Amino acid sequence: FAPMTSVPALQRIEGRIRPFCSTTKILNSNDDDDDEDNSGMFDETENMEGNWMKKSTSIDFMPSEMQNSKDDSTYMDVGINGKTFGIGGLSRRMHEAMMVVATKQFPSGIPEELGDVYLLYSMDASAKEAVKVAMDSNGYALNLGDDESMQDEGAWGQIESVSFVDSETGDVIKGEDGSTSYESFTDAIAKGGWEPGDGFSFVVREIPSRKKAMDLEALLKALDPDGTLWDEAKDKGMLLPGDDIGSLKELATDCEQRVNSAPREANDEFNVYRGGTSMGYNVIQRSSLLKASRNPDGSENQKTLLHVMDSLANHGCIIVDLTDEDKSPEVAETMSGMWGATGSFFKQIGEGDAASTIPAMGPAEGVGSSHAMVGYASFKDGDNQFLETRISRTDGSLLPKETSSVIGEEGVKSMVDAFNIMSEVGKDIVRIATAASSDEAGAFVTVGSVVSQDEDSPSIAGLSFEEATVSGVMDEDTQPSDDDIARASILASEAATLLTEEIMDDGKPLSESANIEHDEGQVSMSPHRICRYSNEKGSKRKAKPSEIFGAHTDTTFVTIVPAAAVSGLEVYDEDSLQWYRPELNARKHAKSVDPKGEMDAKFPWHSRYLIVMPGELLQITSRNNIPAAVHRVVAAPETPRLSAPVLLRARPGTKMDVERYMGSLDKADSLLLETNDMKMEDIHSSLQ
Ligand SMILES: O=C(O)CCC(=O)C(=O)O
Ligand SMILES: [Fe+2]
Repeated sequence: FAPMTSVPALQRIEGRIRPFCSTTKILNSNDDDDDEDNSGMFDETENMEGNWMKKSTSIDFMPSEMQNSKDDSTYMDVGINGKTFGIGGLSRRMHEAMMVVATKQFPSGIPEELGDVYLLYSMDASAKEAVKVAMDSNGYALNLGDDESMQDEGAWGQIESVSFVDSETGDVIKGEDGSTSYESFTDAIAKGGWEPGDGFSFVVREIPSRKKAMDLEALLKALDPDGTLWDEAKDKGMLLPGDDIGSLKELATDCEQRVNSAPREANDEFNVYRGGTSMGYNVIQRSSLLKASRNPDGSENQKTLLHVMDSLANHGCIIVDLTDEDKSPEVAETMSGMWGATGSFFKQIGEGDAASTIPAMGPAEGVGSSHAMVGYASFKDGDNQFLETRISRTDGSLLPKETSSVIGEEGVKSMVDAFNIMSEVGKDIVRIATAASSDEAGAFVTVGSVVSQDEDSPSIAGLSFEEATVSGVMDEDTQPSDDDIARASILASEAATLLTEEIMDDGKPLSESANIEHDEGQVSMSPHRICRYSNEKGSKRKAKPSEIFGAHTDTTFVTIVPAAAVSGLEVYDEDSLQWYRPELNARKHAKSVDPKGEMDAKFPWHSRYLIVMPGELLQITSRNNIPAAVHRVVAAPETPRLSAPVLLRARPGTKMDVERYMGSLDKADSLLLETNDMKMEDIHSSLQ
């Protein structure tokens, strides 16, 4: 997936630029309306004082090979002010250079009739240079193609409105014939008496142009030529384009910057971004995430891997259909039971019966860690209500134990079952994403790892790998074979599986067979949180949807949010740089698979879907391929939303062991190296 991973990196860099230079439209040139996108440092209106640039309106000579082109070719009109561009000085230097060459060519004197031609060349060439610079700083380039004649003077655009200016003041000066404006460079020379060194302004139309691939560093340089903004940003400890996220501290900064640069305003569900057409916005089937769906050799399935990576790296989440398009509805029935329990809980809270039964949010009994909280809490005058639950590792029961007196034993069972369903999905996704990233980094590649058993093998037949190395048949520089690479993919998946089993906390005791240090305590670090979000208090907010749980990233491997009946979870789409509501895509998918709502009798449509968002720990194990999702909850007045996220965190007392879970230290980035051998709870704490 190499091309894909370079995209989010670029997008994320753009996100990081925003906080300190948000004034220019040019940085938003990802906006879909391309026609509007020719502004930037230049004005769009034509006048002779400023510089301007816009798309040409009347093109009737477009070469046929360009007419159907799907690239970014276009035609531009540009106005250049001779004062800002120092055109006078440039034309003098150009003329002098031409004279040096001409003198060599005509030792006995330059023919008189060529004099004006050299003048025209130097005027035209300096104008062309100025236009190149102007276009370049607006993200465009001259598009003269391979046709040499297009390079000729006068052929790269239609010159008009040439006037002489004082290079110091920019004031228009009359030519020798008293005119203030000429139709062409030829006229300016012949009638106006232009000479090299004289400043001039001009308009040139219909310049063949093409949009350059965005080079953010070049843009930044254009916007911040002396580097003041850059230095200021550095002083503030900001991450800048080109900076690696090389430490836990920088990871925290990266997340904070991305959180801060996402807009605070909210749209209703009709106006919010609906996602694009790329694979990563599609719902994935539960079964394709299972280890059983890997390739026969045990490497990850390429199609699943691309889907997972596109979703997580570029769009902030992946939407999972638990039923495989209704082929296995039982799981959705369990989820439906959990939704029933959640509804029942908040109904009783609302009626005032339950609040006194359930302990207030506090550290779970018998656990030292202040991270392991359980209990009920209410914020914002009750607009935000939470019950934090956790699984007891000793007996698999749900904490706080008083929950059963509100939702009953059945209700509790459905919550525990739902937790298990969700955490298994979360583990599969972490396996795939981590394996894909290790594999891409080549972290398990060992040259010569697979020695052919084939008697006929010509190169190293009869030698073991060690013998081959010792005898110099192979050396370090040898390229890995296809077999070496295939083996690495299998190992990457195996190691990532181990990671999900050992250092992710699924609420169960660590397997006996895991031969690692651990001190996991009696309570799961991964909470199952049931929530009610409303927008009823605070009369000012009433008119429209607004943030009720502000933008943040989670210190988790993944956060799993079961799609709710009422939409409201928003993830910040790193690709389009807009808020995006995955619950709407889940709803659309449900409509397409079950248009008549025939399954509704068994379970509500939304209990089929999970939304899985990457957290900060996955950003680490994916080697920064996957940024932790910036997300928030938006609530509309009068439509409370119930929610039941699971936050999958790390098992206490276990250690990050890069070689065990992610392969060679030689291939590890500096963030991975920093975390290597750290206790998972220390990594967690340092990200708070
Ligand atoms: O409830 C939700 O939809 C999301 C909650 C969330 O982001 C969190 O609890 O960290
Ligand atoms: Fe969250």
